[in-house]
Amino acid sequence: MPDALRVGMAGLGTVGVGVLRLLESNRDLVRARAGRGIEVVAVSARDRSKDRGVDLSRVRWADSLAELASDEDCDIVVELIGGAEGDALDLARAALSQGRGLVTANKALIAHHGLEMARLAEENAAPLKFEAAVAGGIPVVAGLREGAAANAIERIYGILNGTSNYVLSEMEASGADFGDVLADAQAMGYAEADPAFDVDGTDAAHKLAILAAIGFGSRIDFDAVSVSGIAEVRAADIAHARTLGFVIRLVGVADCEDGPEGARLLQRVRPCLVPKQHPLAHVTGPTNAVVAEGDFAGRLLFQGAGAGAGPTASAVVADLIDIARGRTGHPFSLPVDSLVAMERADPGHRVGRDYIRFTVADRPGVLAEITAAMRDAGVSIESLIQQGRAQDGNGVLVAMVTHEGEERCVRHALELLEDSDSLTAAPLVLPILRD
Ligand SMILES: NC(=O)C1=CN([C@@H]2O[C@H](COP(=O)(O)OP(=O)(O)OC[C@H]3O[C@@H](n4cnc5c(N)ncnc54)[C@H](OP(=O)(O)O)[C@@H]3O)[C@@H](O)[C@H]2O)C=CC1
Ligand SMILES: N[C@@H](CCO)C(=O)O
Repeated sequence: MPDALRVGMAGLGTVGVGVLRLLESNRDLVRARAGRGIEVVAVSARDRSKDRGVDLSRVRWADSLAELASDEDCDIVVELIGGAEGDALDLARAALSQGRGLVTANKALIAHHGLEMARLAEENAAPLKFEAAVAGGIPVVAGLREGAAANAIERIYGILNGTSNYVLSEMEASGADFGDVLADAQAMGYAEADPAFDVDGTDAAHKLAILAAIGFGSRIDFDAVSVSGIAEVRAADIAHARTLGFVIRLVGVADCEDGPEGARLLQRVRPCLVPKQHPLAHVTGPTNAVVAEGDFAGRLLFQGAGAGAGPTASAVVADLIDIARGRTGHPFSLPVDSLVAMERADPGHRVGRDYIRFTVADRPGVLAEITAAMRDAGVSIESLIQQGRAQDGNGVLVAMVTHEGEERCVRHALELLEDSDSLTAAPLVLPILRD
């Protein structure tokens, strides 16, 4: 049997320890599938004295990340620190430029610097893999890049953040408070070091940008993702959605549209109303699900645990097995110079339905004012709910669902209401996910 693949691992937190546990407990199986052993020979983290609940006695401790990156005993560096900049970025650059392969679970790093990383990997003939960066244990990077390689991908969408999905589905199931549920998600190791990234949609946006680049063979463009998170979603919205036959999920959507000036890409992460019969409506807790629509394969659904030590370790080790086997390939499905820079699509003419929630003053004529703005902007209302007073006593909630129409019309209606003193808070618009 060939020599073992020697790994230097940075980061011994939730995922790092998960990787060590998996390699220990599935040692023989991993060796058989990899065709050789996979040995962690060196590790690094911030605090050497911390008890991590795993045996590190046979592993060398690297005092610095630079030492790990240039360790001649390591074939591959596994980066499980996190963060788009700083130490993780320095480590990734140093490892790849010295010809050492890089496996990372760091979606922020790949979303912001993926093109540079892929170029460095190419220039130095070093493998670069990041299966764990998207949707934890789900093999969606490999699924898109290899399994669906024969298809033109038209649309990719899905639930890409386990923490926010856990929060929304727990609020829905038990009426629990946002803050309490988020604290549970943190305690279970799902959340990012800064959970704001989970809640505000940034983490899902990182993953969406990566999937779009792979699926559409485009240069990764994180700055083009428009993002809104779940913080504005109230228990009342969840209740309204239920009454109307929907659940609320944070969904990332990347759409490729052909136009006279070439293909354009629209990437958005937003809380959406998902029809109860849609597969994504049944995705609860930290589970993730990704749908990719291929021109020949049709709708492909990838679903599984999107966060947590075991599932994420499974994805990291799958990358190591691929590298051990010599299955590397192009990180974004094409050589870097073949990746196209796609123009951003204007969402204004997109046709869809929306849920709109207004918080309004409790006085006669307010509803007429809102519906007049809708009429003047060409927005047709399908259903409307007005229930009780807002919790803070500051107004009444009025929620409506629109008929299909162009997005720019809803935008225009809200502009017409912008200066109205009948609205006591900014309206919330949640799109309805189309099938
Ligand atoms: N948790 C999850 O479910 C998932 C996480 N990921 C990604 O995996 C990566 C790791 O996440 P996770 O394990 O949860 O994070 P943790 O916060 O649990 O662990 C981070 C580890 O990195 C070490 N570390 C942090 N900064 C430095 C530094 N400057 N130098 C050396 N070591 C450092 C920490 O050291 P010390 O312990 O000494 O403080 C710790 O061991 C992130 O990119 C995350 O986005 C991806 C998918 C799922
Ligand atoms: N914080 C991330 C971890 C997995 O990427 C999530 O909740 O989905």
